[in-house]
Amino acid sequence: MHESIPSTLAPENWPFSLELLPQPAYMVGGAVRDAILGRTREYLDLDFVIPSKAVKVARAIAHHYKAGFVLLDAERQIARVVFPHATADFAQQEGDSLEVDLHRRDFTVNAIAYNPHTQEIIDPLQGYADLQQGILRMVSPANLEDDPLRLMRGYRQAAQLGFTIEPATQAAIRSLASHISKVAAERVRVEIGYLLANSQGTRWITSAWEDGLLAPFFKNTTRESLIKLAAVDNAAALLTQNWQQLGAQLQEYVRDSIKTTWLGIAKLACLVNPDPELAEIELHQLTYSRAEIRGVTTALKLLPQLQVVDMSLREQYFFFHDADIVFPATVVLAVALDNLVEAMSGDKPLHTAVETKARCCLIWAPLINRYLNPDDLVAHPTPLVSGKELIIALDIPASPIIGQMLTEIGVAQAEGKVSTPTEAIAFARQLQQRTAGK
Ligand SMILES: Nc1ccn([C@@H]2O[C@H](COP(=O)(O)OP(=O)(O)OP(=O)(O)O)[C@@H](O)[C@H]2O)c(=O)n1
Repeated sequence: MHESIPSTLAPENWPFSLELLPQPAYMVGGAVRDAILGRTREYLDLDFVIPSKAVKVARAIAHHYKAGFVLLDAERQIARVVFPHATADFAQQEGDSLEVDLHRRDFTVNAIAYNPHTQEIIDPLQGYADLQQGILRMVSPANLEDDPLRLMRGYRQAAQLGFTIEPATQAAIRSLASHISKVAAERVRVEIGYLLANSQGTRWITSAWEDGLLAPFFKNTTRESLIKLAAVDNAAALLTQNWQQLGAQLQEYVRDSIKTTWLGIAKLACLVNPDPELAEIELHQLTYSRAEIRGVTTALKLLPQLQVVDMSLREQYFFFHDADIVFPATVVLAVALDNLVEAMSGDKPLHTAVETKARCCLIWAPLINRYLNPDDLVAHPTPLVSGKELIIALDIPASPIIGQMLTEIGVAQAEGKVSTPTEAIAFARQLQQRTAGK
């Protein structure tokens, strides 16, 4: 018996009217699971199972609300209706009954149905009891094998729900691990993305690697990569404690359309080949976007520069120019790896939190403070003159030399040698004379 039906399942909270759903129709999947858990979903995505004509129902609802309609799978009769702030998927029931359909799903907690017409919970696999205990239990090993992405979904959902994986389920996952290589890289990447974004993700990525799920995709991930991953989590916490704004930037998405945060980029950099060129090939094969690949490779390329204690202003100027928006990811990686390199290079223990904090202040604080100060001319130079102005003032033709002069003016400005447009032009003139004299 289930104590009460959570109000979040109520049709009043749906983006469409219950009257448009035929009888019977069932709500299933993550929305039911999360409602029972009292877990709020960032984005409302509802899944319905309908015994027949699921696509027709979806089309009618989309038409009624002038919402978007996407036919996801014509053969299996699955369609999506896209509302401004929610989506609803309608799928034809698999098999002869709802019970058969539920028995074909991945985990018991995802195999609970809710009949909105009768307000009844249908739970043939005792998913409700597993939800109460925080356990992810497979429906069957055969179901995991049917769609091997489910192997990875287990770790991702355990992280997101704060659950444990029931031992027999984990053993089955381990023995079926080789099947993961049949899954399209893109689907695996999405699951890894959720794990990298989750505060419990590192623990579960580690389990997934130990259980053989990562190797076919992340060929360069080793035990050391996972230690680095944990170090990045710690470094992010330390940096956030001292520079809230930097912490907030680490949580920002690389782009609005790409749901990977800068912290995720730093973590991804731990899992791939540390050579930026090889990492690029690897990430490309894993179907990462250009922005994500650029983030990871930039961080890896610039990392050695952040390990130098005394960077000249000139070096800092070029560093900030190259790092640009990848600075937060690069610095969190540098803090994390510095801690590890020291630890791995001798019998020294890991730095204590206090020592790391002290090193942070010495090596990176000046750079972080510059980066966070929008008026800092080293990190955020504001051009004193444009290329066009130089061409006119020096009476020279457009050529790559103009770009070089602008860069040198920027460096001179960072070093405090020039601070007005007139001084900048005079400085450029000197450069011109020096070059002509050679
Ligand atoms: N590979 C998959 C994907 C999905 N499902 C089933 O389809 C439901 C809906 O899938 P999806 O929307 O992808 O995931 P959710 O479980 O809803 O969870 P989340 O929103 O957290 O991804 C799942 O609950 C599960 O019952 C499955 O059995 N196997």
